[in-house]
Amino acid sequence: MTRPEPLPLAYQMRQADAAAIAAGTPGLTLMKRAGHAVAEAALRMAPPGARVVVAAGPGNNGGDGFVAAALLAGRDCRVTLALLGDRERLRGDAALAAAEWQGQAIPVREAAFDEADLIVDALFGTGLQRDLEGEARQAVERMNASGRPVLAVDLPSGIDSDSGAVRGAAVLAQRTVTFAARKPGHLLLPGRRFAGTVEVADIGIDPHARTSGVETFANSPGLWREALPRPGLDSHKYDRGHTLVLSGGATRTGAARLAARAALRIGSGLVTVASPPEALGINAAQLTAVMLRGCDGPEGLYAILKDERFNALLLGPALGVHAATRAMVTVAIHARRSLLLDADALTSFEGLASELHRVFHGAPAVLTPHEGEFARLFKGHPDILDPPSKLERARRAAAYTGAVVVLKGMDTVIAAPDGRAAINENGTPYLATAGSGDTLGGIVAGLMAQHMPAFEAACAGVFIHAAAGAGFGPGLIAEDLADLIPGVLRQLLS
Ligand SMILES: Nc1ncnc2c1ncn2[C@@H]1O[C@H](COP(=O)(O)OP(=O)(O)O)[C@@H](O)[C@H]1O
Ligand SMILES: [K+]
Repeated sequence: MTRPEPLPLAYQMRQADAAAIAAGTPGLTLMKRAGHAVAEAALRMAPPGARVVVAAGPGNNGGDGFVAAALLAGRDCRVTLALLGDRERLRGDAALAAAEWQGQAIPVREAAFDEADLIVDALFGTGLQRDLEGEARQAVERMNASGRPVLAVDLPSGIDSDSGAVRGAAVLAQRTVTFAARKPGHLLLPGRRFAGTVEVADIGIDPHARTSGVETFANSPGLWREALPRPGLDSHKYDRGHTLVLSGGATRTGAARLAARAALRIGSGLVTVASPPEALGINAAQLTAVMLRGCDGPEGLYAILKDERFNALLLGPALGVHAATRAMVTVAIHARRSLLLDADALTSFEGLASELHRVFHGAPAVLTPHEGEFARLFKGHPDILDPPSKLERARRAAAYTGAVVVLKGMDTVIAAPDGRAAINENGTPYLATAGSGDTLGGIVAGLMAQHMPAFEAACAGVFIHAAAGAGFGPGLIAEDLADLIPGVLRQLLS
């Protein structure tokens, strides 16, 4: 069984590093292992004899660079060590590593990056503190302008380890060798794009060995596979849940049907579309296994929910942005069922997020905004909207509302109110197509109907949706997605 993959924040990485040192491995030993992994990766990119320029910074990232430079020189590479800052000012393990480099260290501004077969970027790693400027920034810009292949040490210099943000400028690398574990900045945009292919080297640090802080994970099946619903031999369809999807008016019914079909495909035992009276005809003409009920506004929804068997609700796609949608959301919240709010259900609360403050605590709820919906919903809440990290924004929104927040995009972040968060990475730009989000909502609601906990359902739903889209590729339309679910499920459940 694959285990969840933790993505430590920079301060957690320092804790894990300190724990390894306290347990008896000297810091210099960790640095030598790191430099060794870098040298091995460099030799796979540029064979012995190659001209390698190692750009080393003033901290331990630079220390890794010195170790790699010495090893590469010993493997017949023609190595130039280009240092940012003064050699005499290196401290601690970095100073010890530099002492083992016999050659000279030229100032980084004199490095001939254009003439390198390979550039090793060891300027900054997890210790980056502020935007790059001056000589550091010029070095990064010259590396990028050279067009030569770059191997980044730990992180592309200029990428923030926790957020993936570019701090002023960042190195565009082909490959990155990181240590002990990937970091959020390797998965979040734009960091993911700058890092290229990421390789994790085990240097004897246990990424779990840390003492505090919330957990961040890569959204891989190890995180939720055990919680995926599997029907038992004697399962009744009602054991597998009954999902209710609210439909929009006569000209806005497709979104609900897309979601409903996805809920059925993911295994919800029954799925019903609740339709305004004027849209019953058009919905009836296009539904078969999915059932249909008339539902006239908030009162209609209240009446339907007297039937306790509807255990998961999906509100939002094409419902319309108005007070009636808000009223339906309120009815749904009070009904205490598993609840998924998307699209118009979120936009109807534009600037009114305070009405959703902590309302979901204690009941499973998932909000699935894209960035635009997120900005509208939390208008007037700079504490939630302003952090540059998508991870942090999703976390704060989840803590504020008490719901699991799925902040969508290429690097979808799923955050739970208790602080757990996952970053998705198996998507495809072909998912950026009308109705794709409606399908995602149906998948997650359908998983919750089958009693999967909200955070796991959201993580699994995002992964399955992305795998379905990525498996299809060019030409994907939202109508395809639901029917691609069984293939993905088959693999996950085998
Ligand atoms: N470039 C991309 N790469 C991967 N996934 C993407 C990309 N753009 C959008 N998606 C995914 O496609 C879905 C689109 O949802 P949404 O924006 O709500 O669209 P719609 O409202 O048309 O259904 C989301 O799951 C989102 O994460
Ligand atoms: K680096």
